[in-house]
Amino acid sequence: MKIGIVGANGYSGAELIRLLARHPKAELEMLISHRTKGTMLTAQYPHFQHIAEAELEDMAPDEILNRVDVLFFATPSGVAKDWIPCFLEKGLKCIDLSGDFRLDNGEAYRRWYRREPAAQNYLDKAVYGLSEMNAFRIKYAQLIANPGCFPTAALLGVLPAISGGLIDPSFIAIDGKTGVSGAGRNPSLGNLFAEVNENTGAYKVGIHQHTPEIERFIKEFGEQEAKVTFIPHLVPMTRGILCTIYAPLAKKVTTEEVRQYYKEVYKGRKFVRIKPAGSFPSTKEVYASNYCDIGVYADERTGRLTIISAIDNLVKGASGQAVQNMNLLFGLAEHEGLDAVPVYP
Ligand SMILES: NC(=O)C1=CN([C@@H]2O[C@H](COP(=O)(O)OP(=O)(O)OC[C@H]3O[C@@H](n4cnc5c(N)ncnc54)[C@H](OP(=O)(O)O)[C@@H]3O)[C@@H](O)[C@H]2O)C=CC1
Ligand SMILES: CC(=O)N[C@@H](CCC(=O)OP(=O)(O)O)C(=O)O
Repeated sequence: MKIGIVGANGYSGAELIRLLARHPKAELEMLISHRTKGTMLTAQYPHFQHIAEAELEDMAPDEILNRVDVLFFATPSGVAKDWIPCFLEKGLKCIDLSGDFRLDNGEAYRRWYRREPAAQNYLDKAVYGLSEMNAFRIKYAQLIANPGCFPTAALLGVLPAISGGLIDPSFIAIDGKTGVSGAGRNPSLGNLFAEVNENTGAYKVGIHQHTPEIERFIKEFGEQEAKVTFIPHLVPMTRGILCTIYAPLAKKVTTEEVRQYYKEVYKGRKFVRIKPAGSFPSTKEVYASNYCDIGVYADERTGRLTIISAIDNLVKGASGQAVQNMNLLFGLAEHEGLDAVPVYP
């Protein structure tokens, strides 16, 4: 398969290159960047020396169409929605890592992303790429809306509890923590070492764009209306997302019963690992890998369930899941190119 990447010089673009450079069926055909066009990828990312020595290019849509079988958009929200319609009309398969096609309601996109949405017919065409929950539809998609990093961790964590009727969905609180690479490679004041190091704080309280995405897919996959309190925090690490999710138990269950139920839901799903009882994930356990690790605790004293999920934001939270979706889309084994063992320490 010939691969094109728009936004190849950003963090998630580079992570796509890292994974696809070792994918047995993928060939990196076209790496697109505007600001750094004409430079070598290794000038931006020296770790690719002798691995991916391509030049970064800037291309007109017509030239892209004839050269690739699938096009990834690793661009900020607001870009893919303008590019993708012309590729869809010509039959090209596209995987968008941004938020442009994750909400089916243009009004919600306008409110949370503060931009004009894509036309409704394109929003309707997009299939949400939460691989473990939507594999059947992903296989037949033309446009995949790859999930956001927090929604991936939050939904994989909370959906079994909802579909199993274990929790009351009217009060779900999600405390998210992320590493700084989640903000991308574009420099900004808030992401300077001196600002982030030895510091932790909440941001976008009440206005984070992943809130409606989490609520939408609780409804679609869990068949329950939910208004979630989602509060993200920036912590001084490079990679990783940890979501701690709290909800009232809807029935009397033990931690072991919840664990067994989660294991049943994710049976055969290689990238979701349920922790042993009394053990909870940390971001290092999944570092640079496509795993999502989940630990659960049913607190009989308070009548609440706590679910803790960990992913690497750039892999399962972005480029790894995008490759997993590409595998599904092209009828390949889901784990092709994604077998890397987490890096520890
Ligand atoms: N970082 C993460 O952990 C995650 C990121 N994502 C999503 O992935 C996408 C990329 O994020 P990330 O890699 O972090 O971002 P970066 O800022 O690191 O990279 C963004 C890329 O987009 C390109 N770009 C910027 N503006 C435009 C434009 N107007 N037209 C075309 N290309 C443009 C940039 O290159 P150039 O300007 O040279 O063209 C750059 O290559 C975002 O939508 C983000 O939300 C999703 C989940 C997790
Ligand atoms: C640390 C940090 O700033 N993280 C970003 C991650 C967002 C992201 O990548 O998501 P979209 O694809 O929805 O834009 C944030 O919380 O907004």
